[in-house]
Amino acid sequence: MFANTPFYVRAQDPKQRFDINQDDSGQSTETSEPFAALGLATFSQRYKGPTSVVPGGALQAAQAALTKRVACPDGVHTATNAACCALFPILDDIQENLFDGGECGEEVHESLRLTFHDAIGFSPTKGGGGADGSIVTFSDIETVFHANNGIDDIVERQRPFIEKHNISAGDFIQFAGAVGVSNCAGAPRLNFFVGRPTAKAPSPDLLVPEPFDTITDILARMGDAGFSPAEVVALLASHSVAAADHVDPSIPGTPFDSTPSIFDTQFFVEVQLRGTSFPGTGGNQGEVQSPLAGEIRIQSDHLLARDSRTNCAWQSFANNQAAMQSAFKAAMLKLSLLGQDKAKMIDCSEVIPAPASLKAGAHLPAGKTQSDIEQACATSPFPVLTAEPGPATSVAPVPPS
Ligand code: HEM
Ligand SMILES: [Ca+2]
Ligand SMILES: [Ca+2]
Ligand SMILES: [Mn+2]
Repeated sequence: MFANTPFYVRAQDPKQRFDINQDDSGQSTETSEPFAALGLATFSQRYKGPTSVVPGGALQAAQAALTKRVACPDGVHTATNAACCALFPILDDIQENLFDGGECGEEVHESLRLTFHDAIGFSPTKGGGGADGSIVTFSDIETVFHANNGIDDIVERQRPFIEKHNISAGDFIQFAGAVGVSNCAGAPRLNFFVGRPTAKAPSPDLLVPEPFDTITDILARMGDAGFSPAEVVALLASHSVAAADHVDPSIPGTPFDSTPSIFDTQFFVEVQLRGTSFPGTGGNQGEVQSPLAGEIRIQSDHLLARDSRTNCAWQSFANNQAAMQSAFKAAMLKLSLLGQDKAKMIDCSEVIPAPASLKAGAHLPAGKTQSDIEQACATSPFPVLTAEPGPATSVAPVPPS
């Protein structure tokens, strides 16, 4: 009905000040985002109150003045700040040529991991510039750190895009992570701020946590960078779209949960299941037994799900997609700004696409029962889940790029 006709959908409740704007290319954007800030899905899906639909032409000038939007030089997009316009061609380029046309596959997983490995190189006492792109700029130094094993692949995949577009390495890494995650159904729409200067120095070694570190060490390291134990657990929602190539090098691409291309809560469920076997050789540093054929579990995830400092936060996400989304979104924003001065940056979150949402909640993998859950949180029971029907779940590897 409204295709290719500019229009706005506006909440009638004056306290709900947001609009959906469809421009004449048929592209919809939402301005202001009280719901997105809560990690909920889009306005149109969440807002239940009355709305008015207003044709674009008449209101466009008033709307532009109200939201201070500028027209981008491409003649297609508008933005709250002209600095965001430059991101649209980068978005199109990486969706097509880095993420295989918008998949949630290997390059997205690696790009998300890279946001962490660049940003966590930050310590108030030991130095490091945080989310500054140092892992690309000083790749000869940082990619040889033990904890960065395998990160050189995505660093070199991203480098030509950074060189081609006028964007700093620090901005590109966080932008690619946020765009990449938007390809994973169930993900929150992450924020993106632009304006990270080029890194001045490499990160010191030993700031990136290892899967064989103790929980005390991991929480201390993450705490040094500014994260609470609950925020550490929230960040680990990333392992719902993840696979390991190097923990057991005989089986590259082995996922951490049964749904590595979906940003669901299965990771928090499946890590709580009793481990029964190794997917490959076993005996690898930082690996413990997993509950499913073809699935890998790292020791740090296993222990975080069971440690009294983190197990209730872990369990709280097991069947609560909205809570996981909102906590992950907030923690990722913090991660993406480590070492940076937010006041000097520009909020271009509107450029990040809205991920598809999920209908179904969490389940037990086929072949498992509630008694396979190793309940750890002392103050509340694990959510009751039903098992998928069919033969015992076996997880397929994530294909290489
Ligand atoms: C306690 C902290 C963490 C530890 C010990 C840890 C450890 C690991 C390990 C060992 C791997 C497998 C790498 C490989 O063999 O290819 C991995 C993969 C991954 N990690 Fe983490 N991680 C942590 C936190 C995070 C955080 C905070 C994020 C993002 C915000 C993240 C995102 C990822 C992703 C997306 C992958 C999958 C990469 C791929 O599939 O290629 N991790 N992590
Ligand atoms: Ca860095
Ligand atoms: Ca998943
Ligand atoms: Mn990988």
